[in-house]
Amino acid sequence: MLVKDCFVSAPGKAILHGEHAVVHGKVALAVSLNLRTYLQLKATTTGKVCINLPNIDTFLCWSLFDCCVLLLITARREEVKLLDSELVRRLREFVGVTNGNLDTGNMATLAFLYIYLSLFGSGELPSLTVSVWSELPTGAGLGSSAAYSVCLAAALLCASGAIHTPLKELDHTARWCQEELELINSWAFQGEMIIHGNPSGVDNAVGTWGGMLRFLAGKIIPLSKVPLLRILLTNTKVPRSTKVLVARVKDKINKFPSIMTPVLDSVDAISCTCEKVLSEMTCEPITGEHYNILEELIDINQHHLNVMGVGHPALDTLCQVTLTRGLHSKLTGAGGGGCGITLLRPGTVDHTVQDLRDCGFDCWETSIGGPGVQQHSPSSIKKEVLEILNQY
Ligand SMILES: Nc1ncnc2c1ncn2[C@@H]1O[C@H](COP(=O)(O)OP(=O)(O)OP(=O)(O)O)[C@@H](O)[C@H]1O
Ligand SMILES: C[C@@](O)(CCO)CC(=O)[O-]
Ligand SMILES: [Mg+2]
Repeated sequence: MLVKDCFVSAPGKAILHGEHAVVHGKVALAVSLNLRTYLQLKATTTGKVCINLPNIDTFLCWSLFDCCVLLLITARREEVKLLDSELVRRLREFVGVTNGNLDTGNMATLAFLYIYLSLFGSGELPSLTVSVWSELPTGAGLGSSAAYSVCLAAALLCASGAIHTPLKELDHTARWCQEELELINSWAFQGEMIIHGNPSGVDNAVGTWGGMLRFLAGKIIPLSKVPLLRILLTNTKVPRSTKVLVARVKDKINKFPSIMTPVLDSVDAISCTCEKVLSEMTCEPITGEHYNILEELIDINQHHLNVMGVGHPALDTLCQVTLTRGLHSKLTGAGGGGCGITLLRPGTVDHTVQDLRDCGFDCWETSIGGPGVQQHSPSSIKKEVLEILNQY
């Protein structure tokens, strides 16, 4: 079976408010970033399926014959709400994961093989190579796992013929229709389940649709009218795993339900208040008071996240350093290290970036609200990204 080659990309995300609480049915507000993950799928005639994941130093190939053994127990799955636990168990054995402690490469490999085998399960397995390169830091709170899963889902669904390849001749980029985006999103969620354990689905929703979203219990509402916010992203470079942190918060809620439930409710109210203020900022003149409220919400939420047990001394440093310049920060994503966001007021002359770099952090101002998953013509991909992907 020969499949069509394709290039796709999906954005990372920043959560303004609602990380962790969203896993427990509360509102989250999230935005896409201008940092993306790119995937190239190439049809081959080697009788192998290969992945090249240079960001995480993982380069693997399997013969289609070996993969077929796994297929004996796998039927093509149309139902994608739950993971096929038997397939996951077999894949863990196949990949050589014996304990529950999944490392970076194993999780990415399992997510790929799971989607590949599920989508091609009932037919002939195609010989292909998938190469992925991301501008996002891996495992730092900016949705790298979701951007990876969204790219895998889009490219493999296209290759399987389950969705069409939207790019027409002379197009640079193209997107899918709503129904196809929903299918991409649901398969990306499967990838997230493998990588995260218990994802809310907010990260893959942003990777799929882009823009700013309100997310509540699987329901995705795009926010079309949002003010132009300037956000500084800081990577403390402290490694952490979303899966571990999500499990930690769950344990805490189980241990102290009456203490933790009001915290989650308060985060929910913060997201709703933030949404209201953002909406006001689009229909009335923006004042200092709008920014005062947004900053207070950031501070309160950062305290709540510390209460949930997902803070880190490096994130405390980020908050203190920015506060000495009058700016307010909170962690974003799963916390425990990784990245934080700082709200910049318009016209701020920023010495903060140097202060943060002096702490050993990476720091960059980002533009938010970029497009969701896209198919690309090779000429629309940045030269440096194309050079990396073309090595494989
Ligand atoms: N470019 C990539 N190539 C291959 N695998 C990747 C890539 N980016 C992310 N991953 C997979 O995702 C995992 C990191 O996911 P994790 O959810 O812990 O962090 P994150 O998604 O960056 O942060 P958050 O979920 O808090 O936004 C990696 O261990 C790896 O398995
Ligand atoms: C921590 C979390 O809320 C956000 C990770 O970006 C997990 C999730 O929603 O799946
Ligand atoms: Mg993730």
